[in-house]
Amino acid sequence: MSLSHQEILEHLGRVLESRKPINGGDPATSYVAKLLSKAPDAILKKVGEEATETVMAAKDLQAGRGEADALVYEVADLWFHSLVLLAHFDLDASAVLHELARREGLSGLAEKAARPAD
Ligand SMILES: N=c1c2ncn([C@@H]3O[C@H](COP(=O)(O)OP(=O)(O)OP(=O)(O)O)[C@@H](O)[C@H]3O)c2ncn1[C@@H]1O[C@H](COP(=O)(O)O)[C@@H](O)[C@H]1O
Repeated sequence: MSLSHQEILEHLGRVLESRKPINGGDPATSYVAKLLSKAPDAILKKVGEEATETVMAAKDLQAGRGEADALVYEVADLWFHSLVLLAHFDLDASAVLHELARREGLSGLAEKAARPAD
């Protein structure tokens, strides 16, 4: 049985929660627990690295040197580490999905034009 996209995010969110030091996550056996034990700096470093690797994969694809799969792989790494960051701050994917839903139909150009002047 395959999981829906929402179920995948919810399941991963529960796993990330279980890896927190307060919930007994063990850095010796869990990559996520290791990151969370050194949060937020270790997580921020990974988010930065994965963002850079995403840019490089996209540029490779644009230049005809890379595969679409490589870009998907890097974006998955970026999303994953962003979810670990959210978990550290007691947030999860649903908060981001709510924000995207709030923006639904609101043009980025219109939103920017409506911002108060500096
Ligand atoms: N989705 C992921 C996931 N995506 C990427 N990664 C890890 O993120 C790391 C990415 O690092 P890089 O690609 O930069 O590789 P690296 O240079 O070897 O990494 P570093 O040594 O620099 O940290 C790798 O260790 C990947 O295995 C993930 N690790 C875990 N998950 C999920 O989190 C769950 C819990 O994981 P554990 O806490 O390890 O049990 C797993 O069951 C998965 O569902």
